[in-house]
Amino acid sequence: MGSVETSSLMRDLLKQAGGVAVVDGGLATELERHGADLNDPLWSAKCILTSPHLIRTVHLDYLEAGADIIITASYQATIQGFEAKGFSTEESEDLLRKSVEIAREARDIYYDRCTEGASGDSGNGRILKRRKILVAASVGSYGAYLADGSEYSGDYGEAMTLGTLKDFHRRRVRVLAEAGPDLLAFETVPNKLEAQAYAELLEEENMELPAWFSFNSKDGVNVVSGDSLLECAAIAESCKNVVAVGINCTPPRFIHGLLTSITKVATKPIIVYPNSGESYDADRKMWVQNTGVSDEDFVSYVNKWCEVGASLVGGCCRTTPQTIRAIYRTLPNRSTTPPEQ
Ligand code: MET
Ligand SMILES: [Zn+2]
Repeated sequence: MGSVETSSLMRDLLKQAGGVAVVDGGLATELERHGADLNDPLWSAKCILTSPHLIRTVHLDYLEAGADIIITASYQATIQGFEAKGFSTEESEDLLRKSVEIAREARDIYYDRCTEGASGDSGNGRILKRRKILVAASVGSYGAYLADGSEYSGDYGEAMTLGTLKDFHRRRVRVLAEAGPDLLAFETVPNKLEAQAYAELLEEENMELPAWFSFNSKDGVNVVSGDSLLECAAIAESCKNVVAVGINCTPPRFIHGLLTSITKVATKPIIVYPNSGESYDADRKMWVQNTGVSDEDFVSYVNKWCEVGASLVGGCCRTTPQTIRAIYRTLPNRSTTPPEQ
């Protein structure tokens, strides 16, 4: 697949969606809401081992809420993390592949449901519209693997190098890519060094799979490490694999300003999937309830984000299928777009 085909993946998706495609919502926090205990260094990756059926259910819930893209449970799944739990390299790689398989299975089941059921918006609010659905293989940052909250500080210490980060991600990215996703989602990228590492890795490995780079911010100006968002977005913009660049896991109130700034350097489609705005207590490893915005408030921002250039919109931590359904419904073109056969 060359770069022409790479960009047509996104172009076709956006065209089908009537201009704005819907990304799914929080996966890990939704697994928790269903009772999964993620208090483990593997976090949501633990469910690949213990409850694949639950991951599949959550993917399906998001598809039925209108998501055009589902993101795999591999955010915190790394070969190093699984090995630390006693798995062999081969077993660890199988677990990575499994995250992609689960999402692909969910998509197949969804397509079956579209064929069996009435198409369109069935009475109970389930959206059963046959449409092109993409599986994005999540690649969480090195900080996410550390599971010490450093994906929200972006501080990997002075000793961290580009080479170390590339080596950390190299085999993982290759295994995920070969498991058959439609694209790679480099999510919650906390600093410039890691963005650079991903871009160089994709280039060095001659990877042909499309990817998106999505950064997070806690001040509404820079990425969480304090690095310039413009410099980070420029790295994404110049990487040939990258088909979308944007922001995730960031409070909704910061998004408008961040998007405006990304448009200064990005010509590629812009993706945004904020968290619920609740604050995270890193010491207690818990989200502080009711500190965020309601689904109604979240959704009231969506069309404004699109006006400033977002063309892929979804949710991150603590958003739910309900948030995604509300996003789908608020997009002017969705209810009228004929389903693609
Ligand atoms: C900390 S951001 C987590 C992103 C990941 N895709 C999830 O929803 O679980
Ligand atoms: Zn998140």
